[in-house]
Amino acid sequence: MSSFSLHPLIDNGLTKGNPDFPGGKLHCKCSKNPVEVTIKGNVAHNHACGCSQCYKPKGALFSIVGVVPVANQSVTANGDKLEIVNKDATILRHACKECGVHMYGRIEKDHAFKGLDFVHVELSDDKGWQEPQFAAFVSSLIEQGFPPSKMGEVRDRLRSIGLEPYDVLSPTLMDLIATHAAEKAGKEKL
Ligand SMILES: N[C@@H](CCC(=O)N[C@@H](CSCO)C(=O)NCC(=O)O)C(=O)O
Ligand SMILES: [Zn+2]
Ligand SMILES: [Zn+2]
Repeated sequence: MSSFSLHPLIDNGLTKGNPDFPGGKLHCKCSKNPVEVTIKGNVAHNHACGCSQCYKPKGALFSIVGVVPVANQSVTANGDKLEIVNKDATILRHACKECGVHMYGRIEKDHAFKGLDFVHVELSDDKGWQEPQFAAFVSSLIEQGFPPSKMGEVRDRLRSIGLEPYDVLSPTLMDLIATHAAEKAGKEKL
């Protein structure tokens, strides 16, 4: 038995998603008037994120966060309870003022991921969401007070459930960010 929880969705291994999943609803944790977000289709690039800014359930080391096209996401109930957590962040995380859960994160500035919203599928009772594909920002746990001496155990556990640990994003996503930077700088393709 490990002394830490990665995240309740993955502590007992990954549950494979359904490639034909039509979408579903997310709810915040308020028992009265919960915020509801409706998502068309599945999430993509779903991952465990160890960074300090993504929403993590109490006691979990990681967030589970994936992206959907902005056009596929809509707030369908109690949107008046949402507020932006940090207006200076790249990802503007819209959280419920009452329970603190992050319902979606949006990028408004010029960025490789502009046009995508960041969402947490654990907030849904629907089954079939894409399973996490990798673990990102793993070393960021240390910035939040996690002992460096236990990082080997964290990375071993991630690998044992099939999540490759990275200290930034996965190579695919880092390549997208770099491609965007190259285009902005007007670089010719080699
Ligand atoms: N060490 C920092 C890293 C934070 C960070 O850069 N997080 C990424 C990933 S979030 C989802 O994968 C990011 O893109 N952040 C932009 C933002 O959060 O607005 C830390 O731990 O805070
Ligand atoms: Zn709430
Ligand atoms: Zn994050």
